[in-house]
Amino acid sequence: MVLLGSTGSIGVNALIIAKRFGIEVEALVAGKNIALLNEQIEEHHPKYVAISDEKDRPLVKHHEVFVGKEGMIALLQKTQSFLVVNALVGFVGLAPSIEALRLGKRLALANKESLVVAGHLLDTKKITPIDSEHFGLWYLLGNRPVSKMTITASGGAFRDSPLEVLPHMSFHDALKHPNWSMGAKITIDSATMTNKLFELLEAKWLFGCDVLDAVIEPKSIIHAFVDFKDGSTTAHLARADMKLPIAFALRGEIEEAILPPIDLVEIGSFSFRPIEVARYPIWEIKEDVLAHPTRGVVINAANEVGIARFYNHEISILELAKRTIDAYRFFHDVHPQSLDEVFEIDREVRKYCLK
Ligand SMILES: NC(=O)C1=CN([C@@H]2O[C@H](COP(=O)(O)OP(=O)(O)OC[C@H]3O[C@@H](n4cnc5c(N)ncnc54)[C@H](OP(=O)(O)O)[C@@H]3O)[C@@H](O)[C@H]2O)C=CC1
Ligand SMILES: CC(=O)[C@@H](O)[C@H](O)COP(=O)(O)O
Ligand SMILES: [Mn+2]
Repeated sequence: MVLLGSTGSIGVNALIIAKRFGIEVEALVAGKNIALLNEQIEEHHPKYVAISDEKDRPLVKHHEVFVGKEGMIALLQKTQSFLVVNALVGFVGLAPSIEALRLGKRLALANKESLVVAGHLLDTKKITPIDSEHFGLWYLLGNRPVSKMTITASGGAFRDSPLEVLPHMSFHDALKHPNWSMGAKITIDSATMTNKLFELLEAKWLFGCDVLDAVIEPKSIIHAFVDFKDGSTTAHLARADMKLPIAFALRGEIEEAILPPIDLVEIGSFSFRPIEVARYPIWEIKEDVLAHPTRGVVINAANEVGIARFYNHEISILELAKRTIDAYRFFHDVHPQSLDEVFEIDREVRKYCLK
C-alpha cells in the first residue's frame, strides 16, 4: 500500500494494521516529523518516501525522497500498489485523492476534507471511508430500504463547560478530547462540531442518503444508527479505537478480533443529547449545508483559516464558527462544477477570510 500521512494519528494506526496483516508498505508520505518517518522507514522498508519541506531532505534516511505537493503526486505515479491510504489532514489531501483515483487505485480515505470539498466530483465507488461513523453506517447497511441515517458526536472538549467560559477557552483547552486520541485539527473540529457537519456531508456523498442527522452520545461507543422504512432502528457499537475501521479499509473483510468486545454491563447506560446552537454555533447552518452540499468547499476553507487564527490567539472558538458562517453566507451562490473550480473557490474563500 501507499500511505499518505504516515506520521499522524491515523497513519500510525494504519502501519500497526499493515504489520499485523503482512501488508507491504510501498511508499510513505509525511510532513515535518522526520524523526518518526525515519523510524517507520527502518521498520517498513518503503521503496519511496515523500516529505513536505525541501530543507528536511538531508535528514531523511532514504535514497528516493520526493518533496512537496508535486512530489506527492510524482510519488503516487511511480507506485504499483492498488491501495492508497490518504491520512493527510486538510485541503492538501484533495490533490492526492484525485490523483489516486485517476490512476485507478482504491482509495482508503481518512482525509474527510476531500469529500467535504469535492464529494460530488469524486468516484465514491472507489473510496472506502476511514471514519468511525461511516464505518458504522457501512456495517449496518444491508438491502433493506433506509429512511434515515444518524451519526453520533462526543460533544468535544467543551461539551460540559458552562457557556460563559467558551469565549475564554484556548486552543490548548480545545485539544482535550473526552474520548478519542486524534490529530490537532480534527480535535478542534470536534470541539466546534464542525467535524460532525463534515461527517454529514461525507455520509451524503458516500451513501447518497438525504435524511441525515447527528446526536451527542457522550461515551463514543455508539457510532451510528440506521432507521429502516419498516420502523426498525439498528446501531453500531465498538470501542473508540480507529484500528477497527482501518483494518476493514485495508483488508476489505475481517474475521478475527481487532478490538475487545463491548461489555454492556460495564457500560451500564447510554444517554443522548441534542446538538445545541448556543454551544456549537456552526450547527445553525446544518440544514442549509445539507440542502446545498456542494458549498462544503467554502466551509472547509473558512474553517482552516479560522483554526489558524484561533491557534494564534486572534479569535475565540465561538468567533471561529461565526466567521465560517459569515464566509458561507458571503459565498452563498457557489456551486463548483469541476475540480478546477473547487481549487479556485478554495483560494477565493481563503483570501476573503484573511482580509
Ligand atoms: N485521528 C482520527 O482518529 C481520525 C481522523 N480522521 C481524519 O483523518 C485525517 C488525518 O487525521 P489525523 O491522523 O488525526 O491527523 P494528524 O494531524 O495526526 O496527521 C496528519 C498527517 O498528515 C501529514 N501532513 C500534514 N500536512 C502535510 C503536507 N503538507 N505534506 C505531507 N504530509 C502532511 C502529517 O505529517 P507530520 O505530522 O509529519 O507533519 C501527518 O502525517 C484528517 O482528515 C481527519 O479528519 C477521520 C476520523 C478519525
Ligand atoms: C474517530 C472519529 O471518527 C472522529 O471523527 C470522531 O468522531 C471525533 O469525535 P467527535 O464525535 O467528537 O467529532
Ligand atoms: Mn468520525
